[in-house]
Amino acid sequence: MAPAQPSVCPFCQAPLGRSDARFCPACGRSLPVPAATGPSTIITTGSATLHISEPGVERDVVLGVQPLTIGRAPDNDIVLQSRFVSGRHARIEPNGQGHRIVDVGSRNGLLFAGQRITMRELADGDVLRIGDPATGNFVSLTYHNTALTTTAALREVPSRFPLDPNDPEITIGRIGCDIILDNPQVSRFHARLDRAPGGGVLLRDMGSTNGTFVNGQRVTAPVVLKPGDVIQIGAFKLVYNVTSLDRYDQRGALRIDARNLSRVVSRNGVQRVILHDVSLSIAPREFVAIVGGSGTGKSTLMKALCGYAPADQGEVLVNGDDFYRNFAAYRSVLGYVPQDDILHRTLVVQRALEYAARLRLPADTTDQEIVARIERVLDDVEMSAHRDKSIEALSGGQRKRVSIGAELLADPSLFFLDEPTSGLDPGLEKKMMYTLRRLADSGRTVVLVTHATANITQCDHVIFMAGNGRMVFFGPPAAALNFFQITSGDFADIYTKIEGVATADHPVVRQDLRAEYEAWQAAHPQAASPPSLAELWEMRYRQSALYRQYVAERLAATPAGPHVESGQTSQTTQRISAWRQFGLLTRRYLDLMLQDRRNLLILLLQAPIIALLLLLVARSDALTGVQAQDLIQRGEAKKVLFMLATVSVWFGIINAAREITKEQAVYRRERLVNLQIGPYLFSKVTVLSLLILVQTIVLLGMLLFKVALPGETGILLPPLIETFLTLFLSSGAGMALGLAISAASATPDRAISLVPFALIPQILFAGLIFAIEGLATPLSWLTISRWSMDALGASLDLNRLCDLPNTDDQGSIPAGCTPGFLEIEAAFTHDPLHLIGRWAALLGYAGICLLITAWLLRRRDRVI
Ligand SMILES: Nc1ncnc2c1ncn2[C@@H]1O[C@H](COP(=O)(O)OP(=O)(O)OP(=O)(O)O)[C@@H](O)[C@H]1O
Repeated sequence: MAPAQPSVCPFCQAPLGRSDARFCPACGRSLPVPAATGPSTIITTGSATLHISEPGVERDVVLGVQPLTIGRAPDNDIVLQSRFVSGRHARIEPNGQGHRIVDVGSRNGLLFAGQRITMRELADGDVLRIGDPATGNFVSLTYHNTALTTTAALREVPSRFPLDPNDPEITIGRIGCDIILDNPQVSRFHARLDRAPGGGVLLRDMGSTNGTFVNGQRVTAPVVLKPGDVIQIGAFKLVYNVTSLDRYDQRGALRIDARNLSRVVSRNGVQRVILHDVSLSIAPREFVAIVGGSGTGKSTLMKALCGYAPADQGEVLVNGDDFYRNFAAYRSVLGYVPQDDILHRTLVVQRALEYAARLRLPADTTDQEIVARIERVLDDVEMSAHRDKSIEALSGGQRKRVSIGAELLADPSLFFLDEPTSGLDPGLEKKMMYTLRRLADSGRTVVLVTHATANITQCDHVIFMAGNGRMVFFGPPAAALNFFQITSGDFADIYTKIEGVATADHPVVRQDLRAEYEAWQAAHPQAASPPSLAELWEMRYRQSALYRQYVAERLAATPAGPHVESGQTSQTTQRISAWRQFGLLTRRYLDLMLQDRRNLLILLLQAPIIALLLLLVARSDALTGVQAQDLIQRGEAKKVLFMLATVSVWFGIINAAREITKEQAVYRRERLVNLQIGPYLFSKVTVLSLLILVQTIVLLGMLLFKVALPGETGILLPPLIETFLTLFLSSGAGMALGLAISAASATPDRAISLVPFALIPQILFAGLIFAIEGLATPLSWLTISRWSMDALGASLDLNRLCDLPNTDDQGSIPAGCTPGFLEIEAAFTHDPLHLIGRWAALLGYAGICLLITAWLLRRRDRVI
């Protein structure tokens, strides 16, 4: 007789309601097909064991037909030593050919797939954990029963959607569609299947955020499906079989196979191998640490595995699909936490996650869905209590958790982290590893780079890197101690054994690697230099049973499920409305600026303070000459205009010079997701323009308290408006120059150091301090202040000041003045074309600087 469908979902434990349910109503996953109807559950008799892994102790308990109690009290059948296990914690009881585990009212509960459960029908390979959230310690209970299939195999059973030829259309999406793909990366109405006019089925993408892919290619126009075509939407694959569409849910089921990965870089014409022929295989839901000394290629390997810096040679397969060629299709299931924080520190946690969610999730995600998603990820990273704190008020470990939370918003199935534990104290480091362990258990393949080895026992596998990107070990952490013959039990001792040059009398060669050393000598009789220890360990590992078991045999096994045979590299970036991004980024930037009150205050105080100082020294008739007493009248006017022009340029440059470089970690991460350069740059331009608008109004407004403008000199508009426009455009050009400086600088400090190089030419070539002649003339075209001075002088008609009396009250020429001083200057020609030309030059200057900034930002894409 076929066994009945379990009453709860084996994935999320939600009640199923119907005994014949094919999908879980809560998580939407397809349920295992009962034995009598599906080929995947084969019931035979076999022995069942529970592998118990407590800190420092590993053991197996044979499970028979008697129920067994688990707990800390000594009268339990299975006694666990850890303090966080309750006296009476759980019971494991036989159930047909298998077993079920029941929580009997424990304090810390039983975790399965990262979620607390009260009861579970066990499947072969199930891992349950009893954890202590306070310390990050946990006990693992792994159930093995050869009589049952694995949960992974069960998940390979697709759910089949019949395609009725009379059905005009079938909708696919997150909510309310015929085929529901319940995942945050899927748009509400993502894609549609129609009957093609000449027969067959037509697939259209409905403007989704993360895209629809057929055989690895993004759908940009309707595609007529061929039998066997694989449609990819987020972590789901739908295989078209003419009469049906088979849905494969790959969440929690993504496997990574890497074959012969190598990377060579060249610097100053010298080539250097930084990743050396690395092969490995990571199963779904595994938690893998890449460890090793500094510069041994840990980050290089991780970036090769996650596709952000692909290897030059070799291939990475995700569930059998060529990852590099199908990168665009898999991008949405990828989470990547770099070393630096990827959220702005001045925002509060909730707000920062809201912006991250709006940038990453489909545009049609509702506010309620975003709130629920944030709630969920804060819970996952245990940061719910800190949601209202500013990120800068959090500890290093808490900040890292929030960064992880931001990545979890899109529910990635592949999760990569670069040194998430760096800078954390040992207690926090352990808790972080526990959090990552839970994330892996809850359906993610997690790979992290770490220097810390104290807690790598929490991982399923550890990769040791040594030398120039050589993988010297891949396997369970406990086996590493044995492989490297470490008796102290301290993983850190492995480091000292794998780094250095291997000479015949090296203690490690003498004790551990004699055979490999001799084999190497025999293979390289002419070698001028000895091998590295890393090379010898690599040789030893490749010949070991561990390599066969954890690399060769795994790589030989074909991953289940449909494969995408993509012939072309698909690098299409995600299509997301540029306007929407611009709106979001502008709002966020404005928010950031308003939150950083101290900096905003300094920026806003610049204008009034400089204006006040100017008022102290400027003559009230400097621009009008009404009360002119001497021939240096125009000199006075030029001084005021020079100050206005250079101060405006200064405002623009200084406001912008740090704005890109200070958030480059956030920018880089968002760029890898879907950030577009245009909206990003224009969000900066928009908000900074508001700032310079205020500064220009304050500067000019305060100046007018004392210095009068001539009444009727304007060329096209009143002189006040023309002067304002010129100053605003000058500040705008300065801002664009500042953004270019920011994009070119590696750090905010370097950007500030570059500012004088931009400012001093503005002073030298403005035409006030020095006469602009010879080579200085073309150089002056490269400065903003020169165009600004010209425009101001033209608007205010400085040449008009020549008409003022050339003599003083007594009719004599004042000392130090020559009549030649008052010659007409072509730069101040009072003519509409002249003024418009200068404004166009300022606009053009800003445009060119912004193009350079965009180019510099694009160049940053290559460096990750
Ligand atoms: N794009 C690149 N161009 C040139 N050299 C590079 C590049 N990327 C990495 N390297 C070099 O390759 C080596 C390995 O770098 P990688 O960042 O992978 O090391 P790591 O083990 O992660 O080091 P750490 O622990 O110090 O972060 C280093 O010597 C590094 O300088």
